[in-house]
This record gives sequence, C-alpha cells and structure tokens, in this order.
Amino acid sequence: MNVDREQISKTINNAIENASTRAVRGEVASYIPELAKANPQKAGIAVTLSSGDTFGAGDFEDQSTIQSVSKVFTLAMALGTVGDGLWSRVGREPSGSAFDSILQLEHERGIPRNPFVNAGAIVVTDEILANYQPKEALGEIVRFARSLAQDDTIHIDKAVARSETQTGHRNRALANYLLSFNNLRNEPDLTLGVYYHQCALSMSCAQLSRAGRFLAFGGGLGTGGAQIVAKKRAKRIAAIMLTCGHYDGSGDFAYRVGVPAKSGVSGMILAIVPNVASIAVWSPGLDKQGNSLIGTQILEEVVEALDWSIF
Ligand SMILES: NC(=O)CC[C@H](N)C(=O)O
Repeated sequence: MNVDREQISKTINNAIENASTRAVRGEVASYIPELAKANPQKAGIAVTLSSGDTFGAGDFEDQSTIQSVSKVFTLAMALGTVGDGLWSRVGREPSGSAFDSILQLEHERGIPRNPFVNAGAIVVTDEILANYQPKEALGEIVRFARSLAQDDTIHIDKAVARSETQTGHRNRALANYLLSFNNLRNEPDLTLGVYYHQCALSMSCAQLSRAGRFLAFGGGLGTGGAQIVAKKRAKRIAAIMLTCGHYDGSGDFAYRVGVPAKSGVSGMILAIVPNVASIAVWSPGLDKQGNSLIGTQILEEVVEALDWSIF
C-alpha cells in the first residue's frame, strides 16, 4: 500500500483539478432548504494517515454538515452502550432501497434493514437516548466527534438542524411507523430532534478524515493514540459501511471505488482504507441515490492511483 506523502499530495491535487473541469456535477439536496444553498462547484478532499498527518486539496477546509456520515459515529456510540443487543432492533443487511424509504418497514415488522438507512439511524439515536436526556445525548455526540478529531471547534449548524426540523416529513413518518411496531422508545419528535442535530454536525474534510481515523486503524487513533472501540467492532462498522454506506448505490460504489465508505446528502463521504488512511471528500452535487457525484469520482481516481482498494 502506497503511503508516499509526496505521491498522496500529488494525487489528491490532480483529482481536485480534474474534478474542477467536469460540467456534470449532480443536484444539491433541496428537501432540506438550507442545503439547497450549497455551491456544486465546491470540491475538497482530506487524507489522514496513522500518524495523524493530514493532507488536503481543494475546499478541504470549508465547513459542511456531515448529514448521514454522522450515523457512523452514533452507531459506534450505541454499540458501545448496548453492544450486540442493538441488533434486535435493527438489521445489518443492505436495503437496495433509498435512504428515506419506508417500504421494507411494513414487511419487516418495523425492524429497519441496517443502521445507515434513515429508519435504522433513527433507532440507533433512540437507543442512545436510553442513557441520556436529549440535550445530554447531543452533547455526548458532539463530544465524541471532537475527541475523535481532536478538535474542540466542531459544532452543530443550528440553521441546518432547524431547516430539517421544518421539512422532515418523511423522517417523521418513519419515526411514527417505528413507534407503531414498538421499535421507538421515545416520542418521535424527541428522537428526531437529536437525529436532526447529529446530522447537522458541521465539519471540514480535514476534521472528518481525522474523526474517521479510528475506523481505519483497528479502532484506535493511529500511532500512539487511544483505543476508541475494540478492533473487532471497528472491522464490523467498516463492513456495514461497505455493504450499506451508500444505500441503493452501495454495490456500485464498492465496484467503482472498492473501500468501505459512508455518504451524506450534503455531499460528504467518509472512506476508510484499512491500516492505511482515512479519507473525507466533499462536493455538494448528488447522484440519483443521493451520494456525492463528484466526490465519488474523486475517490475513484485517488483510490485507483494509490492502489488503495481493499480488493
Ligand atoms: N442521506 C442523508 O444524508 C440523509 C440525512 C438527512 N438528515 C435525512 O434524514 O434526510
């Protein structure tokens, strides 16, 4: 595996340069009005190695909400408190359907397919609320993200959280449906309030790639760093990222890029190259499955050039 610093820098700069010439950039998410303001011309990438050294190119220091990438962090937190008991409330199979789909919930008696579709992530957040009041739960989520990235400036973008609270009709439907199957313990609005705020965690690619490092390095913060989750747990979270991280685009992403990754509707993607690097990319234009169009192309190019695919 290639960890030549000069080559990493050259590769990510080339990929950003190539991305800047592309005319087709996807559509920014508009169902959350605040996200519709994003500029699809933006594109950034950051790569963090085991040492913590981070290389960036393009708009890698711009802040964006991380949206569904936050589901990786809440999954790690919930597994930390309830352990494998979580799997009685949520599955771990790819859904083959859109991130906000309700269809499978009816046939599968309120057990969401996996923790990365919205219904599954709402259950995970509901599980975190077993141990905390909503404000405390949010505080814990922010604290976790800050400690992973070793950056105390990470915060929640309240305008985005508010915007989603106003237009999150589908998520409200999902939460109520879960409740009807006794798979939600808290009031739907209460769990959703925490969920919207976790999705509105605001980070740059540099911060996100640092925060994802524990998943790339056996659950620990790289060379000399603290152990965050057990090695086995990190492996399992990465496995679910590979199979479910891009919803009904997960197969195509694995085929094209070939590393575990989690996307968010803001155009953020966190990708894991086991024992090599953690990568965050951002470009707000999305493909039909709601995954970053340019971000995926950048990752495809970088992973190929550095021979970083797990396959
Ligand atoms: N795919 C996503 O990033 C979805 C997250 C978004 N907050 C939602 O619930 O709709």
